[in-house]
Amino acid sequence: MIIAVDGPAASGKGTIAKALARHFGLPHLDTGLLYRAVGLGVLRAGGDPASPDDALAACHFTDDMLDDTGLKSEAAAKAASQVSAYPEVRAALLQRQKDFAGQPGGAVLDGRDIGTVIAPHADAKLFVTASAEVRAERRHRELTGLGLTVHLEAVLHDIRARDERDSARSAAPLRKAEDAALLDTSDLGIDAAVQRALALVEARIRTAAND
Ligand SMILES: Nc1ncnc2c1ncn2[C@@H]1O[C@H](COP(=O)(O)OP(=O)(O)OP(=O)(O)O)[C@@H](O)[C@H]1O
Ligand SMILES: Nc1ccn([C@@H]2O[C@H](COP(=O)(O)O)[C@@H](O)[C@H]2O)c(=O)n1
Repeated sequence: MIIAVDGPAASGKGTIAKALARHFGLPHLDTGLLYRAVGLGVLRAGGDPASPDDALAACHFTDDMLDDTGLKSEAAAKAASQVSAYPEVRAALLQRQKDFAGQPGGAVLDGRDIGTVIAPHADAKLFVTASAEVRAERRHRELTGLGLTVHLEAVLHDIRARDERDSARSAAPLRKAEDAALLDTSDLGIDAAVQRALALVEARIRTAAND
């Protein structure tokens, strides 16, 4: 079974994807980490995320890069959203994601284009969202909890800028797949959001079984 979970920054899609993976005993891939690894790689090499050549050169990273704590930073997030607009970067990361989705038994993937590009035939698709203000508060709490000094207004500004860049780009923009179930978590705590996601996935699977 393949489950696709998409949505904007800090909407809670990763939390939900992990919980679904645990529930169904499936492997999980946070595809945002791949783009963050490219963005951070560019910054660390002294390159410019606005340069497609610098971005492409950073696409060949090893798996240990995905555990780098620097990936959590807002600098990595911003660079990720810049490099992810280049079709050549998306092409370089495509097969790795498709292979993960296609492994025997299936998988849960979260990102921006899982339901539209990476796994258009996924068994269940969710589009997880929340208001920008709620998402900024959650991300701010997360980053301060990690010991980072960040201002709520700056986090909200970055989230809005990222939403705009991710939605406006021509290569695999952030959008809800037509057959995805919408889940707005603005007024839901983590447990309630996960229960709702589980109910939506189970309903989708039941419907497919009866078709
Ligand atoms: N429903 C919720 N209520 C309150 N906090 C939440 C909820 N869902 C997630 N969180 C918290 O919000 C933060 C962001 O959640 P998460 O990492 O799952 O979002 P994301 O959409 O995967 O983010 P990213 O865009 O970085 O991939 C985390 O600290 C998480 O614990
Ligand atoms: N499938 C994806 C996943 C991510 N991106 C880009 O990476 C940025 C960081 O992603 P997070 O999920 O960690 O927030 C994001 O803003 C996107 O620009 C993507 O393009 N496709």
